[in-house]
Amino acid sequence: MIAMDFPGMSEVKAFLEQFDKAEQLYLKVGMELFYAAGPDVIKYIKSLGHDVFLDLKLHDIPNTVKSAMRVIRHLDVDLTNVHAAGGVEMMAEALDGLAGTTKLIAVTQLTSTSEKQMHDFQNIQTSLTDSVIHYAKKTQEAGLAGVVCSAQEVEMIKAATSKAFICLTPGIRPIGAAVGDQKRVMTPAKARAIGSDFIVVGRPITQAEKPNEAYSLIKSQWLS
Ligand SMILES: O=c1ccn([C@@H]2O[C@H](COP(=O)(O)O)[C@@H](O)[C@H]2O)c(=O)[nH]1
Repeated sequence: MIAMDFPGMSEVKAFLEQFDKAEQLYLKVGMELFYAAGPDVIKYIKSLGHDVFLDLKLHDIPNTVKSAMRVIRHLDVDLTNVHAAGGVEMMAEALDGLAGTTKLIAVTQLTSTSEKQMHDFQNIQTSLTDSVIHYAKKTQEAGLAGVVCSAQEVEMIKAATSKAFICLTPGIRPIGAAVGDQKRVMTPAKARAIGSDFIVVGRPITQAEKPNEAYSLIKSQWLS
């Protein structure tokens, strides 16, 4: 998946024009783009035949999240998410709001979080891996299809849940790429070998001189 972290529709159009029209993409629309361009950007991307992961990471009281999901279910997205930290009731209500129209997954610990940050800021005094596995099990209990996690945790999550439980992994960096704010990273090839179901790549593609070439290279590393 390509993280479409752009400020508006015109940047999306300019970016997608660089790709072969026949290439079907899986595009992640996050907060920046959705707050700027709204449902129109989803309609546009879907009109080109691409798949959409709407990455809004909802986290609120169960009733509010359910109501938001009732709106999202009409957007024709293929996948969306909440924060597992919102709780099992919130996740179950989110699922209910989607009424089976869209796959739902939950964020465990953001890939920009280190174990030290988790200890100091969230005051969770387990290992980061234990925290991620805890959230993954709670997500499964709530009936969701999988989690957002680092590729570093995929094997342990699948062992604790099931092989079919989706592990979608941002924090992917080809060898030599700038890590930026990501803390728990992995290369595309290693993420595939370890069992990630989807990798999400943003800046290494969107900020590349030739994004379509960067995408093709990462895709070939993922498929190798
Ligand atoms: O734990 C998470 C959850 C979501 N993301 C999102 O993925 C992309 C990653 O972009 P890069 O430029 O490849 O770092 C971005 O949209 C995040 O919001 C994440 O990184 N980690």
